[in-house]
Amino acid sequence: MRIFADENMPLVQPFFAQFGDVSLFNGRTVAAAQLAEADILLVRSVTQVNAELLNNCPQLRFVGTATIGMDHIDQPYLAQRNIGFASAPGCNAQSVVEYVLSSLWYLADKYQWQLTEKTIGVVGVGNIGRRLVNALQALNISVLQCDPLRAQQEADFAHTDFATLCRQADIISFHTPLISNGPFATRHLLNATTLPQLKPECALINASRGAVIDNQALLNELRCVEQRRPVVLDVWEQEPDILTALLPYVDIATAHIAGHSVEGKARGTEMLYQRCCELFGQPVKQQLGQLLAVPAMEKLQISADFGLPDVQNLARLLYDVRRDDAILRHYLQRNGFDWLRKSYPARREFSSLQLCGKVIPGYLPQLGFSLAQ
Ligand SMILES: NC(=O)C1=CN([C@@H]2O[C@H](COP(=O)(O)OP(=O)(O)OC[C@H]3O[C@@H](n4cnc5c(N)ncnc54)[C@H](O)[C@@H]3O)[C@@H](O)[C@H]2O)C=CC1
Ligand SMILES: O=C(O)C(=O)[C@H](O)COP(=O)(O)O
Repeated sequence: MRIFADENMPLVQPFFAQFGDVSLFNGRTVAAAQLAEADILLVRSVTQVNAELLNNCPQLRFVGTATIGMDHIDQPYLAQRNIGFASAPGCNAQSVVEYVLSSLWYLADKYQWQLTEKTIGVVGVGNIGRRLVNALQALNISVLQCDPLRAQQEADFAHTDFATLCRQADIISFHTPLISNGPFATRHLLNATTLPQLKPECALINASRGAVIDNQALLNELRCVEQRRPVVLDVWEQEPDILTALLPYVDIATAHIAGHSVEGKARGTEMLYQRCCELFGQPVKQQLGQLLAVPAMEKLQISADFGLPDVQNLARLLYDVRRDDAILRHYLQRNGFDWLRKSYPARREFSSLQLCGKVIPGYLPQLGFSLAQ
């Protein structure tokens, strides 16, 4: 079989060599002619998978995206051609949560907030939102959850409608898919009409998809008001050609890397591998645990005095979002958005650090840290 994979997908060779020859392509520029011989196509979020891309690959049997988001995939087209499809649900959910936590701690330092006095609105409470809510509750932070689809399906889900959440939240973090039509559309959920409904000082974090916030409307607002709301943007409309005029007005600006932990990206590849083993009746020979590099920091001793205020320092050992903001501001003009993403420095998840100690507070595993065996 011929496997064609995005060059930014880690560990494709060790996982997929058992299926045949692996060829790599640039996910942003790949064209139909390059994929003519593909049996398996593996993409990330930057490749639009549709009739135009696939009209020339008659033997294609499977398309996988090593991402959570699927807005770049024309699924009805794949179904119509009877091409198998899989995404990687939840693969980098923890990575996004760690990004949001780091952003919150940064904003708290900058504006001298007590996060325990703030109410955080989480919009979209699926794999990422659910983990985030759990982490925030572990940190004693009040949460409002907005997810109308879950509200319809789960009688005991504590749902706050979007309009109420906009009025009440001190900080809003978006974790919805990008949906363009229908009753639950999320494209421009925050726009020129809904932005003024927020508290003037309400902080915004978007690590979902850029178009969930109307970027021009946000810029118009940030330009006009004297007391600007704090804003963290990982995702942007029209990536890679983002609205750079926003940069001076946002507190943290990153290049769609919230999900780019080493574990998050590699899990995406592994999930597609497992799916292909199932689909093509092959044994699962490779395990992620054996392929991941050993982390630079493996174990850490926690003393009996460790308390909630120490969590921020512990987390910073592994990730500090200021690094990624600085990289974007320094290199965007010179090297471009996609270069920032391709050359992203390694970031390990909380779980890579095993905590030792006689008593490990329960909120540490709740945040994603692992306990030494
Ligand atoms: N910045 C980054 O690097 C990453 C971004 N993402 C984005 O985050 C999104 C969410 O990821 P997951 O939580 O894993 O997806 P998920 O599918 O597990 O959860 C999404 C939740 O949003 C809810 N939802 C749908 N429409 C909504 C609406 N109008 N209002 C409120 N809630 C709504 C759904 O009911 C669902 O519970 C992905 O679709 C992707 O676009 C995902 C991974 C990395
Ligand atoms: O999983 C998703 O959805 C994401 O947004 C990815 O983390 C984005 O990564 P790329 O596929 O664009 O590298």
